[in-house]
Amino acid sequence: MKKEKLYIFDTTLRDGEQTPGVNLTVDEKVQIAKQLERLGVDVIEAGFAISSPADFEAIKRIAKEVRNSTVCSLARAREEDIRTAWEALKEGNRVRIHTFIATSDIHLKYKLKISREEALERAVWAVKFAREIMGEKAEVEFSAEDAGRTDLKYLYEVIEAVIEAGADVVNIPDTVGYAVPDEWYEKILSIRENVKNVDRAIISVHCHNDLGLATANSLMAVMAGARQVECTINGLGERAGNAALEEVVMAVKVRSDHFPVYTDIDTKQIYKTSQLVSRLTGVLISKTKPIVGDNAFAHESGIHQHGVLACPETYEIMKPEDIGLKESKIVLGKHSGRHAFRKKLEEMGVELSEEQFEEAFRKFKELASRKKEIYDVDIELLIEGLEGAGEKTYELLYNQAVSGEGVIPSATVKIGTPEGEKLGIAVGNGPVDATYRAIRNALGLGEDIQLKDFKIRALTAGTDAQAEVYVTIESNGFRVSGRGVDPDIVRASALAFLEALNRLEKRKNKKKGI
Ligand SMILES: CC(=O)SCCNC(=O)CCNC(=O)[C@H](O)C(C)(C)COP(=O)(O)OP(=O)(O)OC[C@H]1O[C@@H](n2cnc3c(N)ncnc32)[C@H](O)[C@@H]1OP(=O)(O)O
Ligand SMILES: CC(C)C(=O)C(=O)O
Ligand SMILES: [Mg+2]
Repeated sequence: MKKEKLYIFDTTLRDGEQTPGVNLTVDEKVQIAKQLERLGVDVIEAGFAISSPADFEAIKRIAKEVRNSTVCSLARAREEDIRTAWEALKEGNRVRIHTFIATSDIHLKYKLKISREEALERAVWAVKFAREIMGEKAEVEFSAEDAGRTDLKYLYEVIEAVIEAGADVVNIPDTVGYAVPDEWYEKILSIRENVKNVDRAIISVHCHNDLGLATANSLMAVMAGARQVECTINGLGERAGNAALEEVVMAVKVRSDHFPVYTDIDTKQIYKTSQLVSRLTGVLISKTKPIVGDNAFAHESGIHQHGVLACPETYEIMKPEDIGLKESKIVLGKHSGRHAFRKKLEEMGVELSEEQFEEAFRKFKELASRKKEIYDVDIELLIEGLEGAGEKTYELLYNQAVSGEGVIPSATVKIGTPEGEKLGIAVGNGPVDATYRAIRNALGLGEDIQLKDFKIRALTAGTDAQAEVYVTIESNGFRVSGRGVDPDIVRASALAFLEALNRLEKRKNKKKGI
C-alpha cells in the first residue's frame, strides 16, 4: 500500500491554552514551540495574534525562532485580525494564517446573527484578504467552525468557495465534540465526493473530546481521506480538550498495517514533550492516559507480568522506547505472582533459598492485600523479617542545613561508622541536595552509587507534619531502598539515604560471605 503523508497540526499553544486554568508566558510558549519543532510537527498554531499582546509577542518570537515547522496564527474573518496575524508572522520562515467563521445555523442565528449567505461571503473575503496581504509565500487555512453541526449541502458550498478563493487547507472542526466515528467518516468522505475542487486543498479535521471520541473521529477522518489532523499534546483544549497528538500519531504508527498514511513525527520525543507541557501548563496527566500516562507501560497482574517478562509483546503493542521512555514497569501489588516477585528480588540483589522465597512470597501477598502501594522498602523489611536486620554500618549523629533567599544552600553531617565518626560538608541545589552531597563526602562514596528514586510525602496534615522519604539507590547490580521519617524534611531525607546505604553494605557483605 502506497502511503500518503498525514500532516500533524499542533494547537497546544492555541486551543490547548484555552484549557480552563492554563496561561503560558511568552517564554514558556517559545520553549514548548521549540520542543514541538524537535518532535517534528508540521504546523505549530502558536496563538491567536489579536487576542492579547502576549499572544502577539509569542507568535512573533516563535515565527522568528522556529525554522522547521510552519508557524500559524488564528484570525477571525475580520480585517484587523488578519492584519494583526500577518504582522506577528511576517518574519517567519514558513507561516500560515488560519481564518475561520462559524457555519452552523445555531452559531449563525444566536452568536453571529448573520445569514448563511453573509457567512459564506465573509469566509471568501477572509481567505482572499489573507492571500492578498501575505502573497504566495504563506499558506491560508480556513475553518468552518461547528462544521460538525452544519447543514451538509451548505458546508459543501462553503468549502468549494474558500478553495476557489485560495485556501490551501480546509479544516472541518467538530467544535463541540458531537460527532460519532462512523458518521464523521461518512461526512468527510461525502465532502471529498461532493466538493468539485476538493483535490486542490488539504482536508483537515479538528475534533473535540466531549464524548471521548476525538481520537477515534480524527482517525476515521483519515480513513476517509483527511490528510491533516489538528491535535494537542496530552489532549489539552477547550472543555474536554482536543484529540491528543500522541494518540493519533501512535495509532498511525502502531497500526501502520491499517492506516494508509505516515507522519514525520519523531515519536521518541513524545514523552519528553508531554512532560514539558504538563509541567508548564500545570495540567497533570491521568495515570491511565493512553501513551503518556504513568500506567501506559506498567504491569501489575501476575499473568501479565509473567508474559511481559518472557516476551514484552505479549502485553505491549508498542515499545516504551518508541515514545522515549527507557523501560516498562513491573509494579508489585496484590495481583502479582511469583515470576514478578522473583524478578524484583533479583533486581535488588537478594538471594534466597527456595524455602525462604516461598515464605517471602506468602508474606508479600499478605502485605499486598492490606496495602495500596508496595514500595521497595516494604520488600526490604519483609526480607529483613526473614533474615534479620543485621548491624547498622552507618548512623546519623548530626546534621545541619542552611538555605534561603540569597544564600548558597549548604550542609554539614556527622556520621558514625565502624572506623569512627566522619564529617562531611557540601553545597548543593537545595538543603536536601547539599545534605546528600555532604553524606557522600563524609563516606567517600563514588559515582557507582546512583540515586534512582526519591519520594517525599507528608504523613499528617499541617506544617508540623511528619515527612516520610523513600529513597532507592543502585550500585554494581544491587538496588536497595531506605525510608526516613522525621518532622524535618532534610533529616528524614538523610535518614532514608543512610538506611539504603546500610542495606547496601549488608547485601554486599552477604554476597562476599561475610
Ligand atoms: C472555536 C474556537 O476555539 S474559536 C477561538 C476561541 N478563542 C478565543 O476566543 C480566545 C481569544 N479571544 C479573545 O481574546 C477575545 O474573544 C477577542 C479579543 C478575540 C475578542 O474580544 P471582544 O472583542 O471583547 O469580543 P467577544 O469575545 O466578547 O465576542 C466575540 C466577537 O467576535 C465575533 N466573532 C466570533 N467569531 C468570529 C469570526 N470567526 N469572524 C468574525 N467575527 C467573529 C462575535 O460576533 C463577537 O463580535 P461583536 O463583539 O461584534 O459582538
Ligand atoms: C478555531 C476552530 C478550528 C476551533 O478551535 C474549533 O472549531 O474547535
Ligand atoms: Mg477547537
